[in-house]
Amino acid sequence: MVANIRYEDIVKAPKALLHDHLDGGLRPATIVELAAEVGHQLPATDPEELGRWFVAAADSGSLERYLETFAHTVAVMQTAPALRRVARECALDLALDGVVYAEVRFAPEQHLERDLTLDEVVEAVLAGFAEGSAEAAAAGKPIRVGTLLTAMRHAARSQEIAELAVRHRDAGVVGFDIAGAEAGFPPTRHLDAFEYLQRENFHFTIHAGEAFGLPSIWQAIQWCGADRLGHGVRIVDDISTEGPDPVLGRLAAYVRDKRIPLELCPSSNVQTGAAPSIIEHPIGLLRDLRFRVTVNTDNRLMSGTSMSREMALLVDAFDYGWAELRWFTINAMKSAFIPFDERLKIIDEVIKPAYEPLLRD
Ligand SMILES: O=c1[nH]cnc2c1ncn2[C@H]1C[C@H](O)[C@@H](CO)O1
Ligand SMILES: [Zn+2]
Repeated sequence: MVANIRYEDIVKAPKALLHDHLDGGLRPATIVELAAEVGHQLPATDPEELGRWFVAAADSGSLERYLETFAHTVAVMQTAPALRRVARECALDLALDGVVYAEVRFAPEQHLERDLTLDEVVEAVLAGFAEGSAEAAAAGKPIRVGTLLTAMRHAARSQEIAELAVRHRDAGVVGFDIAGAEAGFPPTRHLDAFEYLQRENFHFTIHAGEAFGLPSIWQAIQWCGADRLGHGVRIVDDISTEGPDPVLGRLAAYVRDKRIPLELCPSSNVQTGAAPSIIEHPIGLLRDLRFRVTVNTDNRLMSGTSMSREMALLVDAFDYGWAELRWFTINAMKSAFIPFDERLKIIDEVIKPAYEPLLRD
């Protein structure tokens, strides 16, 4: 699969992940078990077949249809034990893939179909991440997992979710996000929540510039004050490549000048139609222009992917080597929502020492 780098070495190398959805990363076998417990009807009950179903169903070229597949994961995440289980497995799966730092997001408002309160939902997930991280560390694969709470952009609970995030900030919630269908639901609908978070000195990212273009990115940054862009891939619409050198428009220049991190998710973008293929993905141009590019999984289940696989796809498509993989990893770590000294410690004590021998080879 990979020309100049072995896949198992990518798995071993430390990686940092900023954009991964908890409800987009369940193990198919877990979905089958949990669905049987609650009587939820699945499109397939054989785990392998179910895994293939998710990838195929999400492969539609439309974000709206991609999002429909989440009905089957959200349906089995409605009790504290189920939430705890999927969070534990998420931490373990990421750690086994060599991810040393991850920010995992989910929307608490989607897990209230039974009798849980918003706070109970968050507590169950945090307990699962703590459990999975402890097990991973014991197995020699330490990982730090930070939680982001997402509000759904078509709904009207963002202020409540923002307050929920701040309430749990000292227990592992490190940021806030909005997600869901982008077209027709601009981020400015949630301005109150973003202004509240700013007054609380809290961090947030916004899904913007995925299914909808520059106006969404502009609002996310200049109206809402987003620290990072979830995807943000459409920023290329503000870069002209017609002449001998690329020319940046004012918004693209602002994003680059301010070092605003782009949480790029290559496979997910191909599935939703935001990019035509991996090889044509704007990540190549954005990296060449030295935007603050990070590589992410988005939804491991729907894309049949992992952090190592996303890196390997880029190695293949763009002929990247360890220097680029290290750059993506350090970019992500610099852009994390945990405190500066903790970010630096992971860069200096985990990432740099591990990449040093790889760069020498
Ligand atoms: O790539 C995405 N764009 C917009 N919304 C998304 C994406 N991936 C997942 N979501 C939605 C579906 C999930 O149920 C929700 C919370 O994780 O976030
Ligand atoms: Zn996403």
